[in-house]
Amino acid sequence: MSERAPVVTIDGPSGAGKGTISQLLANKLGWKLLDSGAIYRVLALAAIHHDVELDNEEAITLLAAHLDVQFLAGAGNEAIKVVLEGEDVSHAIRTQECSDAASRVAAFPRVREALLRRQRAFRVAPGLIADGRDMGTVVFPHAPVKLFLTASAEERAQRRYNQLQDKGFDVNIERLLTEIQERDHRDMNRAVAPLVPAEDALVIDTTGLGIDTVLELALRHIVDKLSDVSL
Ligand SMILES: Nc1ncnc2c1ncn2[C@@H]1O[C@H](COP(=O)(O)OP(=O)(O)O)[C@@H](O)[C@H]1O
Ligand SMILES: Nc1ccn([C@@H]2O[C@H](COP(=O)(O)OP(=O)(O)O)[C@@H](O)[C@H]2O)c(=O)n1
Repeated sequence: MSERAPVVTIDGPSGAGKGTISQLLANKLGWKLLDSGAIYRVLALAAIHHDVELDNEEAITLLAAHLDVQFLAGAGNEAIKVVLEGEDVSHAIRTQECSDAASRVAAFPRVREALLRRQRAFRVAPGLIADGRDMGTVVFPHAPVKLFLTASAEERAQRRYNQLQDKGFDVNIERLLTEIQERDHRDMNRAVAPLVPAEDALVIDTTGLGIDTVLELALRHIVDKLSDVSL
């Protein structure tokens, strides 16, 4: 049953709007949500907490295999709570340090392999919205609907700046832009599961598009592809 649950994959670079659109789609369709980036972020945080060197692939892979993380659904539209070893780390995983560390540990092939099953287990009826970098290419290559969101690096940095400021983080726009560009470069050029649109993905450049417009385009594509989804 769960093997047949439909998956909509949403990949793309940082700040493209994946998380926002994924959450809205999951709410609208009543489907489960996988924030795969949060798994890499939690892994990076666990490494920092346990003093594991971020360049030690073997130790990070071991940590990945035993990662004690829970994603607790909030009530109604409340955000999902991320719990690492019993501690609520929803806020802590969003720092710039953690974003950078996440993309470093995510470059290790064995780490990615160790996290595959955990991600695929999110596929349950009535359906899954999977947000990440390799959802449509590696984790769910047979997903019936694939989207790839992107936007100019400048616009993505500005969005992230506004978002982090709203959350009370002390941020610098130039540093943010540099970090986003470095992370894009690392994510796009790694040997395994690089950030690239799946061949059968609909690519949406969201530069200058509002969230409502992107949501509308995404929904239209889903309805076109899945005959049993109507809105
Ligand atoms: N199309 C858009 N136009 C303007 N702001 C957007 C758009 N999409 C997302 N945002 C905002 O940009 C920030 C980053 O979006 P997010 O969904 O977290 O991106 P991603 O998951 O791709 O990194 C959020 O504050 C979100 O509200
Ligand atoms: N499926 C995924 C998701 C994230 N990641 C890595 O995890 C990092 C953080 O992902 P994220 O989706 O939380 O990042 P943002 O788009 O929110 O900035 C990315 O820069 C990637 O290096 C990945 O390699 N594969």
